[in-house]
Amino acid sequence: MAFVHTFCPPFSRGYSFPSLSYQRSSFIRPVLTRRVVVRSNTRKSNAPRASFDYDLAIVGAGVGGHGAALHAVAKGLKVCVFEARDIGGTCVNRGCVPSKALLAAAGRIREMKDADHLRALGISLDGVSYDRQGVADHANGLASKVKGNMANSLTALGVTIINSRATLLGAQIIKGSDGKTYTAENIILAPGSVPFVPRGIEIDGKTVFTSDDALKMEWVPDWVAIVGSGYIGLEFSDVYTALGSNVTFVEAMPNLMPGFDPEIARLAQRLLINPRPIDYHTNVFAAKVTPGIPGQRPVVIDLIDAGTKEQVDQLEVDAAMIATGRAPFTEGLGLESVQVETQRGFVPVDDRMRVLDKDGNVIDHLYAIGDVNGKMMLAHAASAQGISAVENMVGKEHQVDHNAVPAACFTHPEISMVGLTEPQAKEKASNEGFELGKSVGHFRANSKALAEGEGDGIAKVLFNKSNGKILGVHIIGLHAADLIQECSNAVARGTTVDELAFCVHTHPTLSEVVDEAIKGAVGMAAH
Ligand SMILES: Cc1cc2nc3c(=O)[nH]c(=O)nc-3n(C[C@H](O)[C@H](O)[C@H](O)COP(=O)(O)OP(=O)(O)OC[C@H]3O[C@@H](n4cnc5c(N)ncnc54)[C@H](O)[C@@H]3O)c2cc1C
Ligand SMILES: NC(=O)c1ccc[n+]([C@@H]2O[C@H](COP(=O)([O-])OP(=O)(O)OC[C@H]3O[C@@H](n4cnc5c(N)ncnc54)[C@H](O)[C@@H]3O)[C@@H](O)[C@H]2O)c1
Repeated sequence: MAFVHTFCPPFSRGYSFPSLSYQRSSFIRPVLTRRVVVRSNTRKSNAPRASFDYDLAIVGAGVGGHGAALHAVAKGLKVCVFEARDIGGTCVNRGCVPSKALLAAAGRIREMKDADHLRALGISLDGVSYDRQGVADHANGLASKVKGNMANSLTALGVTIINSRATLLGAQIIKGSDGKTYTAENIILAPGSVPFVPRGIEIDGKTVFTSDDALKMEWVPDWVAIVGSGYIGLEFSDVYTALGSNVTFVEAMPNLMPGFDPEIARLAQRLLINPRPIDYHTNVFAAKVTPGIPGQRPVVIDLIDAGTKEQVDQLEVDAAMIATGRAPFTEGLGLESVQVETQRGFVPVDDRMRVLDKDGNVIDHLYAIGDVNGKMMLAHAASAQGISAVENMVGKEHQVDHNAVPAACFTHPEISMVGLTEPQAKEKASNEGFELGKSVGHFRANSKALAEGEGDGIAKVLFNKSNGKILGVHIIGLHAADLIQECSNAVARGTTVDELAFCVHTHPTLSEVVDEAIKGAVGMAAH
């Protein structure tokens, strides 16, 4: 198997990065040439204004830093962004964007290989093949295109991009790896995260790899072990099995997909694991993983029991993908210069994204957003936190309601969620003394889903029976990632199930699955 990777991304215009749709409106704003003076909420009103190079310096041009930069420009700030590697950060270059491109190709291959499904629609195909390099080029080309568009959007708005690694010298001063010193009235740290690789696992980037290398899709192993059945593991199992691999999951917790609502995880097991060439070992750690040589020597994985820590098995596979979470990236950031001590590696912040020092005090003018603060490792959360930090620094107190931030896993079918899981909602109901309501809508009863031949899945709404407020929604089924948005908005606004039930849904659409669940809840709400 050759590890050759030809990279020739097309570059074209068009900007379709979903979590940044808010900022798109900024493109039509005139570029600011004037430096607008704003009052920081931490500045004493009669204190003389010091002179800074920038109103705001942002460390890291990932989705978080980019979102903050565009919002700061809209607020009239003079902004610079330090980026040591690629504009767009993890999401665009090594995360959401290329993985969704792979999933898009994988989804089509899976559907076209499913003869029964096609026959039900009156279609037959002679056979399906794919070109691995073509699929890889689609993912890498898209990443490159979105990266270019993001850089253009920054420069078009007058944001200075400094291609340099930034180190804090204080809360308002940065040293770049270019040897220069920069001052800014406020600084946002948005340095993101990197794959977390447990001790004992040796990464060679070819037979034992993380998502960073898997996304390049340089080969499709016949048998790949995926260590970790969280978001990354699950999405890649969808890609690999569609492309023809056999998958073995290795999961430390007693069940697969432990981060999901348990009922949804059980359904996901029925839809995404059992019918596919996937087996699994749960309650075990991959304690030691030794790389192999394709065609000559297998990758060897020692499994130890999560409880006893005794070795229980040894696997020999063609490849191992390590998807065991991500670690905040704070190397060389200079946190010691502002007396910040990380907590489990994360930069501590308050609800307004202000960095806290080792004694828990707010450090004026210094903010941290995105994966590095560990509040929610999602692209749209990073961007929302960046916008929130800017609001706070211009004197408008703001907090992100993380409970209303939706999440989705882009498997086929998709899984999405917002708010509490059922066990969490039960605990809240018992602590606060209210009765929990639960109502379910079914894809099998939805005309659009049936027309598509995709009747698997449910939408589950958890709500407070005494006031009708929604506590959590969990969906598994076709286009679940899009369907969750209505529920997220409802959680954010405190909309009750009765109010939502009066919202009219287009027929026939998948959104009626959520409507069915909401209407079912109305009869149960006692108010
Ligand atoms: C395979 C995969 C798939 C994913 N899919 C999704 C998805 O579908 N949806 C979703 O919401 N999330 C997804 N995520 C998570 C998402 O990518 C992250 O939550 C998001 O990228 C975090 O953004 P950020 O701005 O905090 O950090 P990052 O995107 O990591 O950006 C940080 C940037 O800072 C730069 N930097 C770091 N230190 C310095 C320094 N000292 N000086 C200068 N620059 C510095 C880095 O080079 C980097 O470019 C996925 C992640 C992975 C790995
Ligand atoms: N669609 C999306 O929004 C999306 C997609 C991919 C990644 N992400 C983000 O990226 C982050 C990282 O994703 P991830 O899937 O790596 O992490 P995760 O935290 O979702 O899952 C990691 C899994 O690995 C298991 N694990 C940890 N150490 C292990 C070991 N030694 N042996 C066996 N199992 C072990 C954990 O029990 C857990 O189930 C997530 O926080 C997620 O928010 C989001």
